This record gives sequence, structure tokens and C-alpha cells, in this order.
Amino acid sequence: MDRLHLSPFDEDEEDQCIQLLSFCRKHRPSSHERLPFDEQIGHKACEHEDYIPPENPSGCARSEPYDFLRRRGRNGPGVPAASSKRLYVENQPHLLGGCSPHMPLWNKMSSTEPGGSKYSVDLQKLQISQLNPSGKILSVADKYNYMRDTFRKRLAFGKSGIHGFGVFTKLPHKAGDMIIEYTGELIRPPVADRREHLIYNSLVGAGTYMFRIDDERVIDATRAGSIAHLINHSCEPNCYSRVISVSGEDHIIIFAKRDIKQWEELTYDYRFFSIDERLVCYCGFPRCRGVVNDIEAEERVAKLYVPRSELKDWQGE
Ligand SMILES: C[S@@+](CC[C@H](N)C(=O)[O-])C[C@H]1O[C@@H](n2cnc3c(N)ncnc32)[C@H](O)[C@@H]1O
Repeated sequence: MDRLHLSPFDEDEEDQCIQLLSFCRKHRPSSHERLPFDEQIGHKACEHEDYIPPENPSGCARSEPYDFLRRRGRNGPGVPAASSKRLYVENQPHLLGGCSPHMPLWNKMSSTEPGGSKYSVDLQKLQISQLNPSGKILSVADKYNYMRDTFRKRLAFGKSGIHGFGVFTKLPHKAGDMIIEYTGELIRPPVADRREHLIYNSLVGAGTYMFRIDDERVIDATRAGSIAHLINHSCEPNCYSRVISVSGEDHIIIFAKRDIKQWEELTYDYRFFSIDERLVCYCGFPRCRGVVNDIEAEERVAKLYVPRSELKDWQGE
């Protein structure tokens, strides 16, 4: 209520209405310096009379791509700097596909690690829970929190044998383990389509990082999100994705489909759906279907459509 100001009105006037005036946080005077209403308006007008709004490069703020990081006041790479993201990735000294030059992680970490939450139990326990299904972590919410707190200790990204960069396990995982959450910006499919075709195809180049949850929601992990967006597709994957609900919120989780050894590359079946586009698959597994596309689903849908040329005009009876 203290942000709303009732403008005075003339009691004799018949057609009177009440105006509500609201100031944004930046321009709102603090409560002790709040002036009577009339003075406030005059004061604000004087304060901003020489204010010239910044010029928008495209001429229309609405046509600018949404800059997730800058909006939150951080200096992130943003879309035009996709190449710098690539450089950043390439310069990381990750060693993958071989033995780790580091000490086993469970020797290094303990529950007394600064910044640890109640789920940052020591890695000895992490080992037990990951390898022993009768471990103490029971509820989905507990598993979720545990997964979120430990994914950096369990996973790494690096050069993939399938395509570009991929995600690898630093530790063995058990079938059914929650591996990582696919996070990013939640957008609607039309926005995802526009971004994919008009922006990312030319800028990012290496493919897009969109995860379609359903017909109404897409997660765009191009500029925000965890390393889950680097997980490659395989026709014989060791993981699968599911949307789960934790405390009323939906999360896309990558689960282990089978036991996964240390340093294996994580993969799941993208079930890439496109009637007109074929994406050649490089997974190299014996049962590779040759394309990333979900052929069966596409065939099913294709059968539902009749080409326009085959439609006959209604002749009447
Ligand atoms: C989410 S990215 C995966 C990370 C990607 N490797 C990278 O370095 O950015 C998805 C893109 O990777 C490529 N990709 C992933 N798996 C593939 C596969 N099995 N065969 C061919 N290309 C694949 C496709 O270009 C796809 O659009």
C-alpha cells in the first residue's frame, strides 16, 4: 500500500475517478522523505526533465533477444558472445577419457567443507548412497537436493567421441541414480523456434540447447544452465530423461539407465522430432539408427497427415 498514492479528487465533481499512481522501487521516495502528492509530481518532473532515454540498437526493445544474464545484473557472455563461450570451454584444463591426475575425491572432501549444505554430506557417504541402493537417502526431494549439491563432484565435461563436448562421470553411478538436472531458461515453443532459426543457428553453430518438456514449455540452456546441455545423444544411451515434480515444481532430470563406470560419457536418446529435417547420428553404437531423429514417432505422426494434394474438394451428394 505504501507504493500506491491516491490522487486527490474534487468532491463536487460528478464524473470523478480515483487514480492510483505507483512508483518503481528506483524512483520511489523513501517513506521519511515522501512529500505531499502535488509536490511529489512536480518534484519528479523536475528531477527527470533532462532525462534522455538510452537509444535502443534495433529501434525496438521488444525485438531484442532476451538477455538472461544481463537482466540479472551479471556480466555473462550473452548470445553474441557464443564464440567466447566456446573459447571458455576449450580453455578448461579437463582431462577426460583417461585416468584422473587428481586424488580420489572422497579423500579430499568432507562434510566440513565451507559452503556445504545439509546435503553436502561427506563423499564417503556419497559413495555409499550411489553404490548401495539401501543407502539412507529416501525421498525424491532428498535425492534431488543431494544430486544438485554433488553433481560438480561427480561429473565433468570434455571432448567427446560423439560430437563436440560431452559430459563424463568422475565416479561410478548406479542404475536409477539421479545424475543431473537440465536447467536453463523456461520459454514457450514459438519463442524457442524463433531463437533456434533466427538467432542460434548462425551464432552458436554447434547445435542448439533446447529441451522440449511438452507442447507448452521448452528449456533453453544456450545462455544459462548446468553442463547437462552438453550431454550428447546416443541410440544406445546409458541415461534417460524424465520430468519429475519436487515441492510442486517440475524439473528435468537425467537418470542413469544402467550402471555407469567412471569416465564413461553420458548419453540419452534425444528423441529429436522433425518431419523435414534429418540429423545424422555419430554415436557409433552397433544399434545406431543412423539419425538422431525419433523415426518411429515421426512415422506415426506422418500417417496422421494427408498431403494437401491428396485432399479432394467436397462435391456434395
Ligand atoms: C545439446 S548439444 C550437445 C553438446 C554438443 N556436443 C556441444 O559440444 O555443444 C546438441 C547438439 O550436439 C550434436 N549432437 C549430439 N549428439 C549427437 C550425435 N549422436 N550425433 C550427431 N550429433 C550429435 C547435435 O548437433 C546437436 O544439435
